Amino acid sequence: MTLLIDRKEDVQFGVMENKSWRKPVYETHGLNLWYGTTHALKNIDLSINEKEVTAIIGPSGCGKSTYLKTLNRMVEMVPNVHISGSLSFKGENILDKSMPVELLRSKVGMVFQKPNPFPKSIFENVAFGPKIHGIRNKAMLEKIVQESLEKAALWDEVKDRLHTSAYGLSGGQQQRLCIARCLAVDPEVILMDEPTSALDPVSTLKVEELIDSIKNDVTIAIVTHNMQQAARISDRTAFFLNGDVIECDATSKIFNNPSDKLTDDYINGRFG
Ligand SMILES: Nc1ncnc2c1ncn2[C@@H]1O[C@H](COP(=O)(O)OP(=O)(O)OP(=O)(O)O)[C@@H](O)[C@H]1O
Repeated sequence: MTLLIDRKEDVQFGVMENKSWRKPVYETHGLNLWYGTTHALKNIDLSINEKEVTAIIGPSGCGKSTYLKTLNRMVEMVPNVHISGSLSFKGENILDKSMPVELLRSKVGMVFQKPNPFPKSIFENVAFGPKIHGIRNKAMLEKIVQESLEKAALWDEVKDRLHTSAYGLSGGQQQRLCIARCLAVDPEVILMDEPTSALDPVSTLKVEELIDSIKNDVTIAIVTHNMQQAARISDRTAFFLNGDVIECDATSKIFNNPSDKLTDDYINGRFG
């Protein structure tokens, strides 16, 4: 953990591998989380930087999803969760219960492993968030829906069936619809929890291309079990093990020359 803190200072102040890091959107210091007596996150220090893709990797049960769900406070929905430490979003401590969780979630979208469109039409899925935010003008909603579907590279496939059920789409199309639904409310961050693990290789590629096309506009944190995916799409990678962050660095460094032997062993398939 000392190693991480030392290197984290490098991240905040300087340049690694000739790349200047962007400013942190999330800053996590000494974050601990327990589910009852299970200590799932152990003294985590980690930043998620603006308009970068941060991949979170590690073996099953190491706390990846828990960390992601802490970033939008979804983890609080689990009974008997206890959290300590600090976690700030754009400088504000989001663990402070006086911070309205709805405000946070309006800025932070989430995409899950299994696509979860609403039982509504394609159009209504994407228009749902903007309507909640008070947009009622039909032309405005149509514009937002089209732009969001275009950004999600789905428009051409669905423009002639916008008012049919989202359940009629393939799994890969449903996942891109869920990303379009996030984009429709202009989020600052999208959290993705293994978004392609239920998809075939072609759909996976489309979602990866989509991530690449939006990453200049939105900060992305993505949990993935797929090492190649992390290497392909992320700027930085954090390696979690047993609730701890072993190492977080430029993705090229993590995959070519990691500082910690545990990282090396994991990415080379020697455990996990
Ligand atoms: N709702 C819960 N109640 C109790 N314990 C939980 C709960 N969710 C997760 N845990 C425990 O917390 C630890 C971290 O789980 P988490 O789901 O964050 O790991 P993960 O790295 O995302 O795993 P996977 O890759 O298998 O999804 C595990 O020991 C898990 O059993």
